[in-house]
Amino acid sequence: MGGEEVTITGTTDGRYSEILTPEAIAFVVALDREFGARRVQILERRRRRRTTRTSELDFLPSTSAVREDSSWQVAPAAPDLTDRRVEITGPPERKMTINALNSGAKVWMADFEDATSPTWENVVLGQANLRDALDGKLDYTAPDGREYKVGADLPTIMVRPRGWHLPEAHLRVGGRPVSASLFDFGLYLFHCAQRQLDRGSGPYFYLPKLESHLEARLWNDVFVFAQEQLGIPRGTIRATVLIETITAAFEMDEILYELREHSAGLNAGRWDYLFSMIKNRPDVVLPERSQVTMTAPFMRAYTELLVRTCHRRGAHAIGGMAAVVPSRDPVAAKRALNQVRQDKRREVGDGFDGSWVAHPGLVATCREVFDQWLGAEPHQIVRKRDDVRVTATDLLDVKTLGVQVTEVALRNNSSVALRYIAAWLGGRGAVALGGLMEDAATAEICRAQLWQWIHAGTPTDYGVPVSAALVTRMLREELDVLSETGALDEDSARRFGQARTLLTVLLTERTCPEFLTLPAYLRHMSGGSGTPATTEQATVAA
Ligand SMILES: CC(=O)SCCNC(=O)CCNC(=O)[C@H](O)C(C)(C)COP(=O)(O)OP(=O)(O)OC[C@H]1O[C@@H](n2cnc3c(N)ncnc32)[C@H](O)[C@@H]1OP(=O)(O)O
Ligand SMILES: O=CC(=O)O
Ligand SMILES: [Mg+2]
Repeated sequence: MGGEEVTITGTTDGRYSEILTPEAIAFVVALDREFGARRVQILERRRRRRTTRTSELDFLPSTSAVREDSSWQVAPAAPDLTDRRVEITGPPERKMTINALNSGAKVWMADFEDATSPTWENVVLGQANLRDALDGKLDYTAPDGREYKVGADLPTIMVRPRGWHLPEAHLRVGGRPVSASLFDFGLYLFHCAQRQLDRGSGPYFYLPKLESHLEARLWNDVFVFAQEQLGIPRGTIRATVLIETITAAFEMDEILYELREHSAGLNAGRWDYLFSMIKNRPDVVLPERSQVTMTAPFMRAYTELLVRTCHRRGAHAIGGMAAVVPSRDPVAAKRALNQVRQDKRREVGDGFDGSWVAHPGLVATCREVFDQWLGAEPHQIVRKRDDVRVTATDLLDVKTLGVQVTEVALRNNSSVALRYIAAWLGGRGAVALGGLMEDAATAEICRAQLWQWIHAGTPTDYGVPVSAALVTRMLREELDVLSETGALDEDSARRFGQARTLLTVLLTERTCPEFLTLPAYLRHMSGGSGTPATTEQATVAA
């Protein structure tokens, strides 16, 4: 086992060599050797669990003792994770890293997940940017000559590695790709843990797309092992888990418990949560995404439970992303700011201790709202929200929403899914489309809704049910418009073609495919690890 050949199939020269040192690679490989098999078991367990009817989900009887025991708490927050009222997120692309660090937010989450297209360049040079930032060496000159430099006060940095489902195909052990989660986590920890400690901070993480407390246990074991290997005191690593799958919503206490010595609370990852609800509820058809707001009963139940659970355990509850981005048009910009203000007011009123923004232009609005409510207090964990009572039925109460699929909604979902996948294939993991921030989570919603409407034959407002043929026609029309207006050069035309093919496969499978990013990665980014015919095969290949 230990002697299996380690191969790197991506570029290793120049800046890449600063990150892909023999010692750093050995560390990632050690993590993968220690935990790779457990990751595979986790993925297998996810597959088995998908056969359970989601409408019958409940809190786990086997862990009731953890939920009922009111005596345990998570570790006290690290000093620079105590006040988290505004957190900005974004990919660790060089210019955006500088802009995020200068944004005035308390925390920057450097995102290798929803906001990053995992090209080899993005995942390795993203690590180089993080390291440069800590070394005070991060600067950038834009093609138009604008100069970028990081200011004096850095926000606290948290890093979101990719989820357990994704492989990193450019690093292989015995021919098998390593876990992308361990790759991103391992490289950051190896290069930046000591640098962060030296500046009085620490290695902090956001953990995405967990589906159960056993996945949190795996992360905790990874942390313990990694700290030992690097000679860092146990408990130095801190991690906020995103509650963004329906199964994890039933295990919030258990997730905090597993990670309690490393926990930095929970975050309401609302977009993936909605995606999870759509993909796991073939029995219920949801209306277009703009109508499923945070005040929908099942979304409200989930955020209320999240705040209550966190505060009961002494942990921070962090709010989600209002996906609007400010526009250059003053009227639209004002509307976007108002939407964000309303959203953040609801969150702070409900007890959240901080929240996310996707754009530097939204930092001030979020801060104002939290400043008004919190004043000089760094958080509101003292508000225990004992008034909240959330049952399994509340979490699953999706049926109260009426269904109305308009042609506009159908075209919008088709367009966003197509354009997002094409951008992702071109190396951009987040884009602004029609005034909204679109990333992997929001694009997953669009394509999962299309799948759901096709498979349910949902009626439209113009008389015909949604069908694969109808969506295929819309995708073709969308492409025709792009070509006729001269919007596509040769490269982007190729990517749009690939995006359309992939989307068509995703929409016509019998069960709703788990992720779009996995087959997209294996088909187009993994550098020759094969082209799975179906997304189910892609999941197995990972
Ligand atoms: C569901 C979830 O998981 S949410 C979390 C994951 N998603 C994200 O993090 C998305 C983050 N946001 C973004 O990537 C961007 O805001 C986008 C792609 C949506 C829009 O970016 P742009 O098209 O560049 O927007 P815009 O032109 O308004 O940007 C203005 C400036 O702000 C910068 N900027 C915009 N968003 C960010 C950000 N999140 N972090 C740092 N800088 C940013 C741009 O780089 C640009 O800089 P410049 O003026 O120096 O050139
Ligand atoms: O990661 C955040 C989400 O909303 O999804
Ligand atoms: Mg997410």
